[in-house]
Amino acid sequence: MTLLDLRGLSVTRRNRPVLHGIGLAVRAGELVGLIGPNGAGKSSLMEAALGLIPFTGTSDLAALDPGHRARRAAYLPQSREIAWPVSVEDLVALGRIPWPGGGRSPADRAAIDAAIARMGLEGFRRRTALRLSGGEQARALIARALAQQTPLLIADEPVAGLDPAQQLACLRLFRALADEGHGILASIHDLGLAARFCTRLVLLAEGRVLADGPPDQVLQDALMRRAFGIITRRIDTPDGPAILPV
Ligand SMILES: Nc1ncnc2c1ncn2[C@@H]1O[C@H](COP(=O)(O)OP(=O)(O)OP(=O)(O)O)[C@@H](O)[C@H]1O
Repeated sequence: MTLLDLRGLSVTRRNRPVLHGIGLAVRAGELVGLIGPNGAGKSSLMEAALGLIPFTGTSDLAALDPGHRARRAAYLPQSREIAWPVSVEDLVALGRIPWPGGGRSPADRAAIDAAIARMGLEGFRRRTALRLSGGEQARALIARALAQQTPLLIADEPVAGLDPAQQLACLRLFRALADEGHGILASIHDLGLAARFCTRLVLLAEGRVLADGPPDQVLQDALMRRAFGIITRRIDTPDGPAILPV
């Protein structure tokens, strides 16, 4: 089942074209890693797909009315802003706004508890979210997105600011969600983590899709040189490949 379908999607920001005719689909069961250099247009692509910024072309998600959209896709923005001094539990409960129940129905409680447990935040639930460390706040915001219980998750650099163990835990969780039938589009700068956990990679450079396919196919030397201007070394380990920029 296709959960996101972008066709000919173009974005102009401050009179400068930043995305050029992007075609991209995310299906149930896929963890799609969006990789590419700084400024390639990854965040713009996600924002346009969600209908948060103007674009030309089509996004089936952006075409939905806001209620349907919020029940189709949860979004973890790159900026980890928490506006009010709410508890972690109340922050996570905000993910239930699109659903009937107002955050207080048994289904809401179950979704909130499950999201808190999946992000290992049980010990933080009564803490004020603004007074957590940056990485703990990031995990609380991921939990908010999980509580939304949408088929699609769009996550902009979800592992930024997380320690190595939490990065692994987060991507393991995302892969488990994909294996359970969710579709996930996540931008990610760590090519090794992208190679290990993603079912598919989309390489974006200068606002265009340079490659879209299985990680091995996308992480080729020539494409890495072209997109990032780097040479990479691949080390195969029993836990999957490690990709080192050298
Ligand atoms: N609010 C904005 N107004 C004007 N231009 C913007 C805005 N946000 C981003 N841009 C420009 O759009 C281009 C794409 O930026 P975008 O944030 O989508 O890239 P990115 O691939 O997500 O980068 P990064 O890896 O650094 O997060 C960049 O040239 C950037 O300067």
